[in-house]
Amino acid sequence: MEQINVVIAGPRGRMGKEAVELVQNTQHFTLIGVVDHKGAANLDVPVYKDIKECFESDIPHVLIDLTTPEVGYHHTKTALEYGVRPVVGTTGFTPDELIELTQLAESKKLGCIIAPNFAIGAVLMMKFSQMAAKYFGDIEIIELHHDQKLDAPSGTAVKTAEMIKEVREAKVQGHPDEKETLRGARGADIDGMHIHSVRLPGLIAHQQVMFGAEGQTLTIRHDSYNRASFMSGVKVSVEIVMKLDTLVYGLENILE
Ligand SMILES: NC(=O)C1=CN([C@@H]2O[C@H](COP(=O)(O)OP(=O)(O)OC[C@H]3O[C@@H](n4cnc5c(N)ncnc54)[C@H](OP(=O)(O)O)[C@@H]3O)[C@@H](O)[C@H]2O)C=CC1
Ligand SMILES: O=C(O)C1=N[C@H](C(=O)O)C[C@H](O)C1
Repeated sequence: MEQINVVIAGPRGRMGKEAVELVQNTQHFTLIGVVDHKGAANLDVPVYKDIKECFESDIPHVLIDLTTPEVGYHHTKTALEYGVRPVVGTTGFTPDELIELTQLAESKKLGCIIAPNFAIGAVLMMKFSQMAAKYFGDIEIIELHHDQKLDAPSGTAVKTAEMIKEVREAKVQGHPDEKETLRGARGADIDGMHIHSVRLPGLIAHQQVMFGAEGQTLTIRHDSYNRASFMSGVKVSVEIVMKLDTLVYGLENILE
């Protein structure tokens, strides 16, 4: 199996720590450095404070980014400019940023994977929700996360709504005269679907998609109870990104 050299951005974070462990424990992956803006990572590899400083010194095959929305976008763009394939778990990119990165990957003929959720169960939850949406047009997405999460709604919730939008006829849900007497009571709105974000200590990452029709409801739910649940998706993404020459947004597009 080919050896894949990896740099991880955000190695002290909740996800970054798991990713460091994954890369260090995978025989055909080699961790050649980390990007930590505070230079505080305590690891046996070079610690770079800046992504360009890293790429000027050593060019990995793959950058794994698990940082924050603005930083993740900057890192992904810089990686592509340096000929490095990004595997991005960071959520909160804008639609314009995704379009720009897609075009950049295309022009550089480089693989790039941006996955709002690396957990296989979450990918299935999104796919099953897309299937159900053909039959149930009234949908509420409830995502529940730990209270340190920066972006709301979650990347998974946005992706779920986008996948549902591909198959569901646009419709405004609820009563046509419905009014919020308290702002935000009905959550965010994507194409008439509502998204509700719950943040509580004790939670990790959870989502339920509720469908309603005359006399019945259907609920599809996924729960991540730890961050190891995301790592098999990170591993397969690092392997697959080496074979791609375009940007793929969402693991459902590469899993068979
Ligand atoms: N795709 C998926 O399956 C999953 C995606 N996520 C996403 O991954 C991202 C990270 O989540 P999580 O690990 O929980 O968050 P954390 O806050 O625990 O980790 C983010 C890390 O990035 C670091 N960081 C910030 N700026 C920089 C920078 N310029 N260079 C290098 N490192 C930087 C932070 O350091 P400091 O705090 O010192 O500033 C922190 O250690 C989020 O966007 C989250 O939504 C999370 C789980 C699963
Ligand atoms: O911040 C998190 O924790 C998570 N973020 C991702 C998202 O925004 O969907 C994936 C997962 O839900 C955990």
